[in-house]
Amino acid sequence: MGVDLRNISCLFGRTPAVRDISLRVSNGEFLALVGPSGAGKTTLLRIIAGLEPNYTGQLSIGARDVTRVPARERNIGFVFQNYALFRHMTVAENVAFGLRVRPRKRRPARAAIAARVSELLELVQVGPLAQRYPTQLSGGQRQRVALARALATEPELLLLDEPFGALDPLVRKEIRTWLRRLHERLGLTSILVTHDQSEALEVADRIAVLRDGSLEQVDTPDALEDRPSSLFVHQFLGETVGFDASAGTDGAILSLNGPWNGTPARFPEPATAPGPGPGRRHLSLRPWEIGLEPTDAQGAARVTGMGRAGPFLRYAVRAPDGSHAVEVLRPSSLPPLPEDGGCALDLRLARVFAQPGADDTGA
Ligand SMILES: Nc1ncnc2c1ncn2[C@@H]1O[C@H](COP(=O)(O)OP(=O)(O)OP(=O)(O)O)[C@@H](O)[C@H]1O
Repeated sequence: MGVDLRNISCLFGRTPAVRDISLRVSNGEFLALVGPSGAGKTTLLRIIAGLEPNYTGQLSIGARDVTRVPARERNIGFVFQNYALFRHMTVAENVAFGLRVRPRKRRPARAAIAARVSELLELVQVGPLAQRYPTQLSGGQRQRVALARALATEPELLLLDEPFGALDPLVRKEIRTWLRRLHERLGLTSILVTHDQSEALEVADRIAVLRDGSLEQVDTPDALEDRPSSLFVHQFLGETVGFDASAGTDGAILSLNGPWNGTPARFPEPATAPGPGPGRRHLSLRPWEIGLEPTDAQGAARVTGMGRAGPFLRYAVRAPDGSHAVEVLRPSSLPPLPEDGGCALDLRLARVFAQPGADDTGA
């Protein structure tokens, strides 16, 4: 089922936790909600779940307006990081719980519940563990059981709040790939809150970036990477290297400013600049997007250190006046640059932003 949020706001006392968010999640879509701590991700998820009554705006799930519909009537499955399983119940009893507590009229027969439970346990690959208690499971197994429990009532929408936060990185990577496949197989609509940008980029169809309760940008992972709407989004989604620069009247970048002033460099085409006209700009790149070209030119940057970083060589590159250095990753298949040699910067892949103000310096 799709979800339609219209002008959703939520105040805690005088503090706005969510500010006027409008967003459509399509049927079958996997959306990730990301943003710094306190950005409003959990509050927004709780609003959709019906666990946060104190909000304004309109919320529909499928064709139904659920703005004032209580949580238990929204037919949503939740998995939270700390949504512990019932310790005194076996795995099978935990998964059956949501069906057993239904009013008699809507409760399936005992045999039907048992069949559904074993089907779900197979689905999440913990079939042989049905008679164990939660304390006898690993963290990854517990989260799979939590997911089976959330799916037992055949929800139209699956909400996940940091479901893998407590798992170690390897298990986490495996379980998220598995979750994505499950999402597709069951034709679910899923919304995932995560602190882990790489998790969001890997599993989600689209990512909504929240900042101070507002929606900063919502887009596909590729579009967010290629065309971030702000420096904040670019910095939030990965490591960046930044340079201040000046643009001429046609918007073309003319030179670097500050300690890098005078460094020979190549710049992006004016088309990528934010609007025509002269002014101060900020160029932002991933460390592996910066090209380094050896040069004897006056005022060039200098390579001052080198080390291995996986398939890359990591170079420390110092500004001509020696006051600033940046780290650049270069494929180790390219000929190595001489230490203490001069180099020109190829910055053609930079995203170009208006110079950040005091409140826009990023993640
Ligand atoms: N019950 C509450 N009472 C008062 N303030 C709250 C309450 N719940 C959340 N807040 C505040 O609302 C804002 C958003 O919180 P929320 O938990 O939604 O952020 P988040 O993006 O999920 O953060 P995190 O990544 O740290 O979990 C924060 O400033 C938080 O302190």
